[in-house]
Order: sequence, then C-alpha cells, then structure tokens
Amino acid sequence: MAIVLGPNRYGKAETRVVRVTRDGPTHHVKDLNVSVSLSGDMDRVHLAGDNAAVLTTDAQKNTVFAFARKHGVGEIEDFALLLARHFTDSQPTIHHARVEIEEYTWNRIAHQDGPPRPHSFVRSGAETRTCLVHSDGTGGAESVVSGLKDLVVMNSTGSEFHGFIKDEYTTLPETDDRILATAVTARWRHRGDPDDWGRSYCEARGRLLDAFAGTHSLSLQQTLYEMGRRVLAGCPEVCEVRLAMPNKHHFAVNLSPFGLDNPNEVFHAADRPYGLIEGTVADDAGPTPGPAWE
Ligand SMILES: O=c1[nH]c(=O)c2[nH]c(=O)[nH]c2[nH]1
Repeated sequence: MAIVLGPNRYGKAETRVVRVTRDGPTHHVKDLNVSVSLSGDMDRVHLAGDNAAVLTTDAQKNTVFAFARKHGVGEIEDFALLLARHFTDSQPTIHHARVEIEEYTWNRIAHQDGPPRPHSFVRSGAETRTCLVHSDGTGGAESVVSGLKDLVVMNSTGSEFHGFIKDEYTTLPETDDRILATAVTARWRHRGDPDDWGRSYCEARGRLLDAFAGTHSLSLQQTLYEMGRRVLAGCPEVCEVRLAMPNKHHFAVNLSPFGLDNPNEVFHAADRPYGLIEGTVADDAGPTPGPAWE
C-alpha cells in the first residue's frame, strides 16, 4: 500500500487586529479577525521535517499587524487581497494564499447634547461583515467571496406556512400568519472586482434586507430564494449567492388555561431545535462548487 501526502495548508488563524486611524481628535477604528492559510511546496516539511519552504505562522501574524500600520485598513476585501498577493508574490515556495476576514462594526457613541463623540464607540450588535479571498498571486487566479453573518431579522406578520406533507408524524398546524425570524448568513461571489467593495457590500446587504422585509412569505425557502435573486438582479458584479438561515421559531402561547385569548400577540421564542434552510442562487452560468467557498 502506498501512503501519500494529500492536500494541505497551514497558517495563522484568527489574528485579532484593531487599527485606529487618528484624524486630529477624531478617531476611526477597524476591528478585524484575520485568518491566513498558505499552500505550496510543502512536501518536505511533512515528509522530511525540512522547514526550508515554511514561512512561519508567526511571520504571517506579524505581516497582518505590519500591513495594518503601513497600508491602513480600508475595505476588508482590499486588505485580504493585499495580504494574499504579498504572501504568494514574495515567497517562491508559497503558491496559494487563502485570507479570511471578519469585521466587527463599531459606531460612534452619540453625545446627548452635541456632535457624536470623536473617540468613543459602541459595538453594533452581533452582525459581522466577512470576506474570503483566494489568490495565486498578482496576475494569477483569484476569487473573492464577500458576505455577512448573524444579521438577525424578523417579520412580525406577512408569513404563512401551509400545504406541506402530512405524514403520520406531522403535528405542525398550518398557519396563515406567523412570525418569521432568522439570523442570516450570506456569502456572494464576485465575477470581477467592483470599483468599490464597500459600495458593493452596502448594495447587497440592502437588497437582502429589502427582500426579507418586502416578500410576503409562504416559506423561509421562498424568502431565501427571493433574497438571493434580489442580490443577483441588482449587483452585476455578483454571480452567485449562498444563504444559510435558521428558522427562529416563535410559537403562539396557549393562554386559554388563564381564560385569555391569544390573537397572535404572545409568543414563545424557542431556542432549539431550529429549522435550518440553506440554498444557492446563481446566474445562468450555474453554481460553482469548490475552493472559492472553502
Ligand atoms: O418556512 C418553513 N419551511 C420549512 O421547511 C418548515 N418546516 C417547519 O416545520 N416549519 C417550516 N417553515
């Protein structure tokens, strides 16, 4: 039996970097979680313990900090591309770089009777902007997937669910008025670089929200498709959208033991289990499986 080394990659995961930009008394902050993963001529490190081809994960972490200082942090896609191209362009043994970034948003704290505070911030909820870049180096193959996660949304009406299979284990009552709530994870792949990653992100995010709010839902699956469709319809630079949406069930509480009716006003927000609805919406080139998403 021949034993061979299969696909491999290595890197520094979850470097937390906070970049403060000082503009006189006014500060701007970027708060990132950066994960780098490199691959290339790594046979000898695995097979012979020869580290000559290895750029240390410690150096990768240091590069993240040094680049934040030298180049600043603008849009996360630009920062990820800068890092990925640097690793592949500067090291002959590194042929491929994967850089994943999560961005946590801080908003300026409002002043009760004056302009917003120049250097005090409040974290804005759980929502996180994300990107995943793969690069073979400047001039080589590249892919950029942008996205968001933990975007928590709710429609308190405008959602029905009926007409489903009724087998011997089905107890769910049909409903023509329920709460629809979810925490959206959305990722979208670009066919090319937009001129402004920030503008492209805002457009896609706005379309996801508008589709969620504006769709009279007959199922979360239908809402998911409409959300992906709306991004593709309005963002020509996007060729594929992937969505994962837990159905955060809200059950109307039976208040009849207390002599009370419940005309869809009091709900139990269940934690788990939850339905998990996942789907891909792509242009007519069809979904692209594979490394861009991994
Ligand atoms: O929108 C829904 N889709 C389902 O597939 C499903 N299944 C379920 O129990 N509730 C729901 N809701």
